[in-house]
Amino acid sequence: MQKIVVEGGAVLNGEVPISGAKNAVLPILCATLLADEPVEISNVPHLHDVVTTTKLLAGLGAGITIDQGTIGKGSESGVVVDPRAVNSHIAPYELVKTMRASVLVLGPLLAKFGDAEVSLPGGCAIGSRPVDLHIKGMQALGADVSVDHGFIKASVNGRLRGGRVTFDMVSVGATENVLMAACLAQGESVLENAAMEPEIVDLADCLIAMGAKIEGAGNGRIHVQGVERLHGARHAVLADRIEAGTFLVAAAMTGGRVTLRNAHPASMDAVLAKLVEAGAEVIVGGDRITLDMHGKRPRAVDINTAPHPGFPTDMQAQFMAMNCIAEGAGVIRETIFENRYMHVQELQRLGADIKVDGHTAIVRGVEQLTGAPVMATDLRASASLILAGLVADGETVIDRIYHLDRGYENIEEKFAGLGATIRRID
Ligand SMILES: CC(=O)N[C@H]1[C@@H](OP(=O)(O)OP(=O)(O)OC[C@H]2O[C@@H](n3ccc(=O)[nH]c3=O)[C@H](O)[C@@H]2O)O[C@H](CO)[C@@H](O)[C@@H]1O
Ligand SMILES: C=C(OP(=O)(O)O)C(=O)O
Repeated sequence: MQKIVVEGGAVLNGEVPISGAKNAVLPILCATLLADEPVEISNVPHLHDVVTTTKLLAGLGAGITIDQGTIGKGSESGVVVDPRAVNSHIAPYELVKTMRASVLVLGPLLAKFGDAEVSLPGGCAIGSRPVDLHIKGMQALGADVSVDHGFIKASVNGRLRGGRVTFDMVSVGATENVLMAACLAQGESVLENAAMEPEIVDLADCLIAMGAKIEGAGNGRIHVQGVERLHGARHAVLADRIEAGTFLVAAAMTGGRVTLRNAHPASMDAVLAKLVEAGAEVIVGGDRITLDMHGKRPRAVDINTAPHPGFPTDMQAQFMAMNCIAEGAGVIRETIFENRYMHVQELQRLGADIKVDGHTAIVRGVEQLTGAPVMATDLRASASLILAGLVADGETVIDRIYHLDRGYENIEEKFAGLGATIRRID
């Protein structure tokens, strides 16, 4: 199994390109199923989750063309999905279990073909993550849905019909699934208490380019006027705000100066504000963000995770790593996932002072962490261990890094380009 080895002590300096967002490209790839023609997606990050999604689409019968020459090398990386030959409506357990976002084929398959069978994704390290809101949403659009032998089985006689869907709680995935389904439903749908994440806006932009009639994406209420068919389109995926935030935290922790290219600062207000609170100078211009720490140690910050525009849960572990070496103490409250403190034990192996009480973690900064062997437990936990390793004394060896490859493109090359001593070993 591969591991990442980080030698602490380097001050990060330089420029790093930001890739397309995992959480935007996955729903967009699923949305291509709704079209009657090929859809061309660019700025596709080279991630394990993207490979899984293309396998899933290919298994349904879609034609997939990957621009092998350029994928992973920046804005020219592309995937074309041709949904015309789709002949299976079943998303099997073998793929869904490795990537929860697979459940996002439910809405498109149901709306386009009238039936879908999608394996239940099951829980994962960060929480139980049920899909009841996805199911209720499909039912509100007129689908018959049952859960049988671990599969969600959904069908509709003819087309889905538009309806009012009020989500009990804010869910990114349920909003995306229902939004996609509503695009081909008969009549108008209104999604209330919808998630407002930038990735929802990016998905809506892609659907609109395919001919969908959507208003209000990015707000809590989204209106969709269903259309009979969607056509082919071209869409460039939004920049990854979580990858961007991870590099900025790395710069802050090491006292360095890092400039992000191809970033999307407008989607990062909560994270940028916390970095300024931690003592960083943050300069934003166009698609570039520069963070300069001027060699200082960061100050600890308090964090409450919340749906967008609140502080993203996907940045919680990285800010915890920063608080571990910051001046003072910070209180972190994780409100989205019930078990998203798996990184705490591993950070403690490096000498971090963290006390967890339920959903709250109190982190007291220490002068120096010490390198140690640690284990990645989920995607962002893995990132937090790299960050801690960058400032620890000596070598940190991170095991189970397959989590990292789900969501970060060329992470060790990008960190090495900023001056980090980091390598992948078998
Ligand atoms: C691929 C993708 O975009 N993943 C992101 C997405 O995950 P995902 O879409 O799975 O997250 P949700 O927004 O749906 O989950 C938020 C909360 O709602 C709960 N819930 C959700 C659906 C449901 O039917 N019932 C229910 O109770 C979840 O268990 C969780 O506690 O948003 C999360 C919250 O910003 C991010 O951490 C993930 O990176
Ligand atoms: C939790 C995450 O992703 P997913 O929903 O794909 O598991 C994440 O990106 O941090």
